[in-house]
Amino acid sequence: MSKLIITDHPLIQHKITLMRKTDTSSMQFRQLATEVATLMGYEVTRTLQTREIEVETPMEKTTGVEISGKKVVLVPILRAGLGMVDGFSQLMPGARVGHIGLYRDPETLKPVEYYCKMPGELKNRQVILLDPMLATGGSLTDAATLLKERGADHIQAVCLIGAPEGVEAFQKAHPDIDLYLGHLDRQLNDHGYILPGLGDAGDRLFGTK
Ligand SMILES: O=P(O)(O)OC[C@H]1O[C@H](OP(=O)(O)OP(=O)(O)O)[C@H](O)[C@@H]1O
Ligand SMILES: O=c1cc[nH]c(=O)[nH]1
Ligand SMILES: [Mg+2]
Repeated sequence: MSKLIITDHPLIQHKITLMRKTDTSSMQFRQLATEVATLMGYEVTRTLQTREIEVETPMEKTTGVEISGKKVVLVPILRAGLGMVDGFSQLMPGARVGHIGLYRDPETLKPVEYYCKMPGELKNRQVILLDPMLATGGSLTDAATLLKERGADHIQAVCLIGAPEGVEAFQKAHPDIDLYLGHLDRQLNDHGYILPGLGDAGDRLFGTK
């Protein structure tokens, strides 16, 4: 069974609370999304493989550690996932970025795919799937399926806020993928929005309605 990791660091809780506020501007919201993503990235990358290397300091030779193993591919789900890319890229500037375009049909709440561009082969890469909101779970679940169809065999999923309904649906569909949340919220409303949530993350990031 996949792990559910709630990254409830005080700074993450504080910044998510600011993101929830109705009077937080798009500019502040974008900045906060980047900061929370960076902090979550610290936890998500904890499992990266390392190896020992010889280094020479001005004082003497010693043994250091460097990241080894799988190359990282960041995959934001458009649009809102874009708000998490800068935070992760700051930690891993060399990571490639693939994009999956999905929007949720407002009537059926089912995700509709409109774009997909991946940086080559996904097999044997560490793929980090990014979307701030996990509501019904349909979008994250379909995106992970699409990545697997394209060869991805090591995936982590990262969302700022999740609803219990979405967590359950995602873990049922992808029991092999660890899921990282900044906060687990209470429930969905009748329109599939997270409560208390923060509204529509894409609209808040980009100033649309
Ligand atoms: O778990 P789900 O029920 O699938 O809902 C979550 C999805 O809804 C939002 O995207 P949205 O459809 O609003 O697209 P946008 O990012 O372009 O605003 C959000 O960013 C997720 O991708
Ligand atoms: O609460 C929600 C649910 C889906 N998508 C969002 O952006 N917010
Ligand atoms: Mg949206």
